[in-house]
Amino acid sequence: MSTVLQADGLGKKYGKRWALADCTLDIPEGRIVGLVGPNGAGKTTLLNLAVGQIRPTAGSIRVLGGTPASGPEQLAKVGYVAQDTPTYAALSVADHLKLGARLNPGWDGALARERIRRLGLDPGQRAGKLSGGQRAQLALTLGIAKRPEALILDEPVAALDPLARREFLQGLMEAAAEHALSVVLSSHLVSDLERTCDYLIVLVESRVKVAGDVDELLAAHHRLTGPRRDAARLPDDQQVVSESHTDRQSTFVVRADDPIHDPAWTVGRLGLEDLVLAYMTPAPARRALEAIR
Ligand SMILES: Nc1ncnc2c1ncn2[C@@H]1O[C@H](COP(=O)(O)OP(=O)(O)OP(=O)(O)O)[C@@H](O)[C@H]1O
Repeated sequence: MSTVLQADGLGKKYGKRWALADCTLDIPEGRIVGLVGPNGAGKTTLLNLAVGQIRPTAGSIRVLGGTPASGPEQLAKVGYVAQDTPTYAALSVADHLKLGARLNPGWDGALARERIRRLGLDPGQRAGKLSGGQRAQLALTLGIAKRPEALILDEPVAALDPLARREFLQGLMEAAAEHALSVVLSSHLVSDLERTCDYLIVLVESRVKVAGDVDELLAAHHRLTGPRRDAARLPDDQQVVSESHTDRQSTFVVRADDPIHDPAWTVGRLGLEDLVLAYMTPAPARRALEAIR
C-alpha cells in the first residue's frame, strides 16, 4: 500500500531540546489524518519536516515516497496551509488566485474561482479585510486548487468560531473526497477532529503516543472499572494507557486486542476524545491526583 507519510526514527532538536523525538509512522494514502496534541507537543515541527521547511536532526521522513521539498515535482505534490492561514493582507482575493496560478504548475483556476463563488467571497476584497473564517477558506482554496496529492494543514481552524470551524472542516472533507486527496491536519482540540478524521496521531511532549486507524483504535481500547487493583496485576496483553484510583475503586484505560472477560471489571468503550485524553494525561499529574485522593 502507498504511504502518504513515512517517518523512521525521525527527530528534530533545537539547542539541547528535542522538539520531536523517535517518531516512527507509516500512514497510508487517501486518509484524513488528525494530528492532535497539547501546545508545544511538536505538531508544527512534524508538519514542517513533512513539507521540507526544516531538516531532521535524526532519522528520516518521506512524503508520498519522496524527500520533502526535494524538487519541483515533490513541491507540486504537497500543499501546505501553515498555522494562522497566512494570506497577503494587501492583495485581493483575485490577486491570490493569480499568484496561485503563477506559482503552481498544476493550478486549477476553474476550481479556485468556483470555490470562491460558492463561498460568497468578493474577488475584489483585500485579504486583510476578510474575517478569520473567510481568510481560512481562501487559504484552503489556494491549497486545494494547487491540486496536490497531499494537503497538510497546521491548526487551520484554531482562530475560528464553532460554525466557521464546522464549515471549514466540511469543505475540507468534501474536497478530500472529490479529489482523492490525502489530508494531514493538526489541532489541539480533538472535537475538531472527531467528525473529520479517520486516522489519528497523538503527539505528547515530542513523542508519538499512539497512531492508527480511528475505528481500529476505538475497538482496541477499553475502560475498566472495578475494585481497586494495582496496574502491575493486569495481564501482560493489556497495555495500561491511563489509570486512576480511589481507596476502593480503580479505573484503567487499557489497550488490548482481545475482548476482556475478567468478571471483576465493568468494561466500557471509549469515545475519541476520551481516548486522546487518556494518552495526554501525564503520569506525574495522575500520581499527584492519586496523592490528593
Ligand atoms: N525555531 C525554534 N527554535 C527553538 N525551539 C523551537 C522552535 N520551534 C519550535 N520549538 C520548540 O519545539 C517544541 C515543539 O514546538 P511545536 O511548534 O512543534 O509544537 P506544537 O505542538 O505545534 O505547538 P502549538 O500547538 O502550540 O502550535 C516547543 O517546545 C517549541 O518551543
